Amino acid sequence: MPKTRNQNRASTGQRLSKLERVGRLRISAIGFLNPAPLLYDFEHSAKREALAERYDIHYTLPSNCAHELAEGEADLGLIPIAALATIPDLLIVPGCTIASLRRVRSIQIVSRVPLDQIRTLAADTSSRSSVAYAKVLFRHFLGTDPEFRPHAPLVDTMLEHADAALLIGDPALIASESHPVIEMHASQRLYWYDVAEEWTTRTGLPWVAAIWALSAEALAQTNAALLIDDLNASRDAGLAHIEDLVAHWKKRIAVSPQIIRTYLTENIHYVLDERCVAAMKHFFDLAAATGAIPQAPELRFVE
Ligand SMILES: C=C(O[C@@H]1C=C(C(=O)O)C=C[C@H]1O)C(=O)O
Repeated sequence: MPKTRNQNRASTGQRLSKLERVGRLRISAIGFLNPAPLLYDFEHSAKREALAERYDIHYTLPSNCAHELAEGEADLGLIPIAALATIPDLLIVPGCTIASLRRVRSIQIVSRVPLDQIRTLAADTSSRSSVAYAKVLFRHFLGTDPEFRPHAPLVDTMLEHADAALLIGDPALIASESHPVIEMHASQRLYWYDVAEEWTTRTGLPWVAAIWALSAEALAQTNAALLIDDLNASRDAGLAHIEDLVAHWKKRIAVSPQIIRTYLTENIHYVLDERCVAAMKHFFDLAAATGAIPQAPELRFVE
């Protein structure tokens, strides 16, 4: 039986000493549903045991993946692309991404007022990329500048403390299927905006949220070709076994199997192709120009 993520988290929670992990790359991966296909071989396939000899993987929130990579607590991170602007000298592993070509479902601005009237926004503290995309949306495309207030992803309390809430990942996916109950708690009809769709319709470009990245020092301890192959093969295996992932995740997240299936096959795009790289560059230019990130990072890839 493959271990569940929670069991995985518990076992890797007993952190390995430096000596024990020589030769094993410490991976910080996102624990939401959306990266599940990328991580398929690490959790579900016959390759799991072999990969466990090379990688020590654990799951956390996107902001913490970036934090762990920045602090040297992880060697390889599935990190929000916005973190490339603040963590120096990272190399992107080619091939895999968490992106969307139109509607992503799981990045939502839920608002009491129309988008261009938002003055205060409670922003999920687990996000780095979507917070920056939202700032670009307001400052560049709408010409507004709402105050962003960091907040835990609790939509009801977020809407008590601000005009709008920015939710990401599983809480956003669940919220997107629970409009009536959230609107009942808010005592009004709400406005729902899909941040990826707001970006893709305005730019004609993919919306790119996360990539695999590591430092040159970490790369020096590994075999680059094998790393690229392991991550891309895992993505391919995941996309070839979507029904396994639907069966696994339907017990773990309060949305229907059909939504999980559509989310993994239509809403999220997993291939870091040339259009995604062009989209990242455009996002970084706009994000730097609007002060959403300190500066546009140079994009460097593992070769
Ligand atoms: C599609 C998503 O993309 C995520 C959003 C991120 C962010 O806002 O920083 C980072 C990683 C991705 O997992 C999602 O979580 O819903």
